[in-house]
Amino acid sequence: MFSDATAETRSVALRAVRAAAALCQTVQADIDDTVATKDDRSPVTVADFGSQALICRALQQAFPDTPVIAEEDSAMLQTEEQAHILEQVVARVQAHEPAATAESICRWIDHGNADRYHDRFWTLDPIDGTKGFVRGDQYAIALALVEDGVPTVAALGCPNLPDNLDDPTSHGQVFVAVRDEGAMQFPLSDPDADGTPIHTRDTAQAEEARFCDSFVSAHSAHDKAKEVGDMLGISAPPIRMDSQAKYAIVARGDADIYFRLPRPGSDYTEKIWDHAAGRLVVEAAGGRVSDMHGEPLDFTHAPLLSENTGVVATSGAIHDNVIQALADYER
Ligand SMILES: Nc1ncnc2c1ncn2[C@@H]1O[C@H](COP(=O)(O)O)[C@@H](OP(=O)(O)O)[C@H]1O
Ligand SMILES: [Mg+2]
Ligand SMILES: [Mg+2]
Ligand SMILES: [Mg+2]
Repeated sequence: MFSDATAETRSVALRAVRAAAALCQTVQADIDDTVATKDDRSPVTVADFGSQALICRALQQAFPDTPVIAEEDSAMLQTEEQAHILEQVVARVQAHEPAATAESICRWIDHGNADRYHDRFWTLDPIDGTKGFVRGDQYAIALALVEDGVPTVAALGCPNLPDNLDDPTSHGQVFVAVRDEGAMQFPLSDPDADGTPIHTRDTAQAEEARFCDSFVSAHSAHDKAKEVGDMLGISAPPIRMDSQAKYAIVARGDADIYFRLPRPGSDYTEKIWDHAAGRLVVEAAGGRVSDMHGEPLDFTHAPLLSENTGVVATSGAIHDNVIQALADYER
């Protein structure tokens, strides 16, 4: 399905995300005492730092000249107060990179601290949905290559996502997408397994849609999504889920719409790493992604999506209807 042009990029990204997912799974199995609080009061864990260290290390080795814009940095790890977190990060990363030291790990993490737009860069969320991760729910490892402002290659690991939402027993997928070429899912449990192509649902009538939004109500206006869903005639209850796993379930047809609508009075600006990989996975699978006004997501103001308000992803054919309903709602 994928052309040879992106073979090395895809394989480095896929391998790095698989290693990071394995690290996250071992930390999540034993989550106590691995969580710290950032200056903005949001949680960060040993696994966020470990995942960023492993992926940035792999990217730096394979593509030394391509900047990386990632969520975390090593500053708080280097404080005395968080020495116990650094110690655990070192132990977790050494399981994958035996020669790693505290110094090299902090350097790898900070390889992800390019802070402005470039014509070609990687963007990484080492754990998206940290609150879900800590709760034992959904989270994602989200990596995308952005070229000329558009995501072109993505690897999105979803270690807790069931293969089938109605059967939570088997889970763990990594989604790989290439712009204009398609999207596939690979089981995380078997690195040798072939991928399966994924497609959005061919829902033509909005009332048949299922929509998803954030589990955390502070991240997205639940009541607004529900009311717009009502206007569209949607009767199915919303799927509330953490992380870019929401993009993945739209991409493979478990849901038709992902609403991320700002709460009234919110001055939060969305970050590129929360959307770059997910957007590409949905678009390559046949869906559409825009902000809530129908404008394309603009990654040229990295690290912020400062030109956009909210995000809407859909299975495709219903996108214009959904954007129209949002405009009618706002009126
Ligand atoms: N007030 C807010 N509004 C919208 N998104 C927010 C927010 N505060 C934090 N976030 C973002 O919401 C992401 C999680 O999204 P979701 O609710 O879909 O799981 C967080 O990613 P991290 O968990 O990587 O920090 C964070 O970037
Ligand atoms: Mg995030
Ligand atoms: Mg994160
Ligand atoms: Mg965070």
